[in-house]
Amino acid sequence: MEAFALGSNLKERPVIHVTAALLIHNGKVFAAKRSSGRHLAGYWEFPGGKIEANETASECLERELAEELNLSTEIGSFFMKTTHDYGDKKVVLHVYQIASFMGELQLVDHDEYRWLSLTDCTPLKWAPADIPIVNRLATIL
Ligand SMILES: Nc1nc2c([nH]c(=O)n2[C@@H]2O[C@H](COP(=O)(O)OP(=O)(O)OP(=O)(O)O)[C@@H](O)[C@H]2O)c(=O)[nH]1
Repeated sequence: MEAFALGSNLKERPVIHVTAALLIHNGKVFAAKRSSGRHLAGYWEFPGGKIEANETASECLERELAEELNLSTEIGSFFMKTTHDYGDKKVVLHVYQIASFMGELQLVDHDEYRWLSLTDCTPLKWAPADIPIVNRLATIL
């Protein structure tokens, strides 16, 4: 038992750097529900994705929002960084506000999306890494 505990403490877990976007329109923030078959299926999150090699966080977000939502965006200011240990991997979320966006929104990777007021955020089942972000939304909504 002790040996197992020691072994699992020593196990290396990948650290994944991921971007997440705060798209705000008319005082509401955009969130989407992760589709089935993916990590955290059914949980709500902010759109974004893994930062690829030789890509900045802003470049990643611009690419992901075009791929996932069909939107052209201008990335705004850095909002916060959060880290969550999911057990099999650690996710570091780099969160940015979106300065402007255009295009006809289309869902590619998600099951559902909503524009949320602060009170709409409370009952949703958020990806655990996103909870500190939701808790700080009052500073910008
Ligand atoms: N995009 C995004 N990912 C998040 C958030 N919160 C959070 O824990 N994650 C986790 O970050 C990881 C990477 O996200 P992702 O799956 O969207 O990235 P991706 O599209 O580049 O990769 P994929 O093609 O392998 O799915 C997943 O394990 C996801 O569950 C969030 O707010 N937005």
